[in-house]
Amino acid sequence: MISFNNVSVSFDLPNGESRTVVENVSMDLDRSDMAYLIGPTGSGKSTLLRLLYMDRFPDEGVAQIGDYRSDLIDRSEIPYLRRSIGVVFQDFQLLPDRSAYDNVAFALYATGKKRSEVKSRTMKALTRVGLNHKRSNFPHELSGGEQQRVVIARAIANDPWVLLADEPTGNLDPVVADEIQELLVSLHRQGMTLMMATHDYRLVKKYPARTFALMNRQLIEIDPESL
Ligand SMILES: Nc1ncnc2c1ncn2[C@@H]1O[C@H](COP(=O)(O)OP(=O)(O)OP(=O)(O)O)[C@@H](O)[C@H]1O
Repeated sequence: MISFNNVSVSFDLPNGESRTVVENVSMDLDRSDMAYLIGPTGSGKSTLLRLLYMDRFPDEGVAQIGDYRSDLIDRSEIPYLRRSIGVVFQDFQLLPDRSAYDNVAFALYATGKKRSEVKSRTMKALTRVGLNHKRSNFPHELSGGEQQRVVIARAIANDPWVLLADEPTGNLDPVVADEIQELLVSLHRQGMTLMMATHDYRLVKKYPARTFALMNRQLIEIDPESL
């Protein structure tokens, strides 16, 4: 379960004023949902995702992901929260001097897993994204779509119940974007809750799901067919 309950977020500007990005927004996602977050550049899509992995806290209201609530969480719990969810960003953020395998394994070692478990989870995650055969390749030897598959493998290696994705297809051409979207949809069908920020209305129409639009500081659920 994911929810925003009357959430407002403002940022302080260098001139001493503050800018409200979202104001009193609310939404609820069920465990079985897939949802898009759409809106113009600067409307606050990344900010809402950041509230969910608690990289930032609401000024008003409550953000909740699973059992973790922004108003009740202790700072020491945040690493556990982040281990329970998967996160994918637009810029690939792969370690350039590590193979695809090591990029995924590295994230698992960081959570304190044993070598044998790291190996089995890494192989499973790379297989799920269709990239096990390229596990020894370095990022520069992989296409943009393949690099994004490694990022997704890294995000799902810990078997999270939910995947948060911020413009996961943003740097990819339409054919490759479709392939990545099909992978995300298949992960959702296999049981993962999916919440994804995107600019790409073409993808939203082609792979329809619950759609929330951010505009003028408000969040409303819309019919993806209306885009
Ligand atoms: N740490 C920060 N300090 C000040 N302003 C910020 C900060 N983070 C975000 N903002 C501002 O908040 C607004 C919303 O940013 P956000 O990145 O959430 O938008 P977005 O919808 O994800 O945009 P894009 O589609 O371009 O990624 C923007 O005007 C941005 O400049």
